[in-house]
Amino acid sequence: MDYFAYKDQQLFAEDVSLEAVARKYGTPCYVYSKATIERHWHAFDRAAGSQPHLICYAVKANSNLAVLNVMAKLGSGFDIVSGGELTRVLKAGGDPSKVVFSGVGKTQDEIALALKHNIKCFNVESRSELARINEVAEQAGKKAPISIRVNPDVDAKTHPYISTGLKDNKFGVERQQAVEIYQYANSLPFLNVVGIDCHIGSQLTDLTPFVDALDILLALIDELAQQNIHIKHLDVGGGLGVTYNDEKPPHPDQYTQAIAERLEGREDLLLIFEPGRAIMANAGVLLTKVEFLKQGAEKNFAIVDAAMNDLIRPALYSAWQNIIPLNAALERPKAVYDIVGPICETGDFLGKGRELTIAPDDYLAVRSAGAYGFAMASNYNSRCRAAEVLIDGNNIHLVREREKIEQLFESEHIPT
Ligand SMILES: Cc1ncc(COP(=O)(O)O)c(C=O)c1O
Ligand SMILES: N[C@@H](CCCC[NH3+])C(=O)O
Repeated sequence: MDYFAYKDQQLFAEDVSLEAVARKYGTPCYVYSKATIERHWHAFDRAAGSQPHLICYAVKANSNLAVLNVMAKLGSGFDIVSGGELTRVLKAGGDPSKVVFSGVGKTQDEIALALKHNIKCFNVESRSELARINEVAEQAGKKAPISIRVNPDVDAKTHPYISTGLKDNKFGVERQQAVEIYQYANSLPFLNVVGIDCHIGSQLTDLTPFVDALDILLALIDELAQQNIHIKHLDVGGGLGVTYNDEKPPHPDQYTQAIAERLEGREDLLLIFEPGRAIMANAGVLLTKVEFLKQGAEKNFAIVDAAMNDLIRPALYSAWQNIIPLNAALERPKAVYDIVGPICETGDFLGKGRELTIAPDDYLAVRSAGAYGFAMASNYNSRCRAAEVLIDGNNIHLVREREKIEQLFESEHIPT
């Protein structure tokens, strides 16, 4: 099946009734397709061809243990941003020697934990972080493998909240300072300079910014070689966009090939990718039930049992995600609805102005919800986080139980 091809109602490669899943496990409920995750992962892996490469799945997109275990079984690496994510990767059977650790604020404890497990590389974002890693490595009696995240000042042309490669973003070190910072890293006794990396933003739908950033990094690799600093791996980050509505991002094949081709003559350079969304977004849906239909003065509302605490992307980025009824065959009156949740915020919507034929108790699927869905969920309004289900062929696995109300306050204390 083609990467973006989905038949109208067939959300996944597996032939399952999502309505049956909703009935069995209740709603709201996230559902992921193992076959789709695998297909997307292989699309990256295949296209890199003979260039030595490592796919480090960005755990932040979806960190469910069962999802991480699917990646681990594929032989994937992982891009993590916290000690919590590292612990999840280990628990899911991931190989720490394929883990890269990104993020601007790594704590001493997180660095120590990563060193203890001998991760592949720290993607370092500042001079002061270099000093901190050097110190913690000395205490651990180890040499820490590091790469510097370079901010290439390239416009990723995506939502400003998820653009990370511009001068005024907090990420990485400036291109102009990079050589000097590498020299500093090279001078520290408990660091081992092994790589270079960048990540310019998320949900990119055009190849140009990726290639522009890559060219900047390649030139820097050559400049560093003249300073006798030899880079063994190039980590191009993640960021490849997906189709939520009518976006036409490059296919992972095209994207990966375009990058791999530019490395001609550098066959010794290990190429690292950190895709998150491109693997997970369209491998998951959020199932929800219509509680009430309500006619306002100006609008019709479909009040559903999922809310912004379950899926915050529409509220946070005005993101558009397709919403489809699961029982579309039934006769229903057609109307235009805002699909809203029960939370006490006007920003609590999953979709606006959607023409749907629905009735109370119908199930809806919010599509493209496998990435940055559950991973960004909260307990706002003291709502319990949703269940998660993984479909594997004919098998339907509950991979996270719906939270129980008691769990929401089990670590709180009333002073006596
Ligand atoms: C350092 C880093 N790597 C990888 C990713 C994954 O990005 P995406 O989900 O857009 O592929 C992110 C998030 O944008 C990130 O910050
Ligand atoms: N959470 C964002 C992506 C953030 C990427 C993290 N660097 C989204 O849903 O689109």
